[in-house]
Amino acid sequence: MARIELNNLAHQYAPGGDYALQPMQHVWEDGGAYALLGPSGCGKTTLLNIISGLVQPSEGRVMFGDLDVTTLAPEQRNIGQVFQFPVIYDTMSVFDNLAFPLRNRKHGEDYVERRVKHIAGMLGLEDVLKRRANNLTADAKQKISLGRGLVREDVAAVLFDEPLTVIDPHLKWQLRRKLREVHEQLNLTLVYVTHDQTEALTFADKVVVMLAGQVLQVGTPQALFERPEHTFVGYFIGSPGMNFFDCQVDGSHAVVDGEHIPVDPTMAEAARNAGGLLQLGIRPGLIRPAGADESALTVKVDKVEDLGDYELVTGHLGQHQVHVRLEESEKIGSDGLRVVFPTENALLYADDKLVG
Ligand SMILES: Nc1ncnc2c1ncn2[C@@H]1O[C@H](COP(=O)(O)OP(=O)(O)OP(=O)(O)O)[C@@H](O)[C@H]1O
Repeated sequence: MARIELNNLAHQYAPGGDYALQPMQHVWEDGGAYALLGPSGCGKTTLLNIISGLVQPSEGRVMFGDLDVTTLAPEQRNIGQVFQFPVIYDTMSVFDNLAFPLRNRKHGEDYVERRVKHIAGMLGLEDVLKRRANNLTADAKQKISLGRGLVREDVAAVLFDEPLTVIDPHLKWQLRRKLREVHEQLNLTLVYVTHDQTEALTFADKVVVMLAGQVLQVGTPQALFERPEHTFVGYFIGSPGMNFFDCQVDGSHAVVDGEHIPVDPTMAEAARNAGGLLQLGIRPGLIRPAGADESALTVKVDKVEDLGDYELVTGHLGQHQVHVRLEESEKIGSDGLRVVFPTENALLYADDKLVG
């Protein structure tokens, strides 16, 4: 295993063309479980293929520990890789498929047997080890692919490119949990590419959020939720995403459509200094109903959806659409819903970047 460092990395597929990856500096710590999350076309696969050696970056270096691997071929890099669709040998047994990467590295048969059984046990493949792979379901075949990616102990990292795409929805959840357990047991560096926030947030210790070839934020699921450093992170993570309101800042208040909303004074000062397009951001679940005697904002309610544990209110605050998560909808009065934006939950953004 190794710490993987991307030094001033950038990539253009054609010289002079658009950057598929904007210049970046990034470290994948040894033994970390990372998710690479972003919408289609943001550069996730390009970044993964640069780490594995399938693509050579047009700029910058890739370091595995102290070793510069930028120009090394994939087979010289010690990487396990699992793709969207199963990559297995149909005519071989499940055992031989799992053993293949180990026999390739000339490991003795005692070790191969022990290791294959260990991995098969973790993935629930022990009962089919003797079966030919071609007779198995798509789910089982993808489990074999996962096993082949995880079977070697000496890899620098294992890279997963949307590995659960072909998996039946009810099994997806189970396999995500399984991969987390595998990570805890094997202590490998794992990088998991997905455009699905639930997959990213349940799998990873740290999530790397990308947009248009740029890394916008690297953080724990909690940090991405509580302090999105970019409006896109706030909008992309959470269901629904964060509310954003164009605003001005007056003293220690954000002014939204003439309403004065108290914000953290240090943040207000930073926003005034930053200038540009200012926005106030707050999560739907962090807005709270106002007490009877409290000064409040009034949300005009358009729709209330019962989502089991909570109710989701969609409404308007002045010109702006707003979502509020409510425990009890009886708080909605005839004029609308009276709410407070707690100061500690109201964040300010200047030109899409968190200030302060
Ligand atoms: N071989 C290629 N040649 C030219 N451009 C490419 C090539 N592969 C990807 N691109 C472009 O690079 C950008 C990033 O693509 P990439 O596949 O890395 O994104 P992604 O986030 O993995 O998307 P998806 O989730 O759809 O797989 C896109 O604009 C894409 O069109």
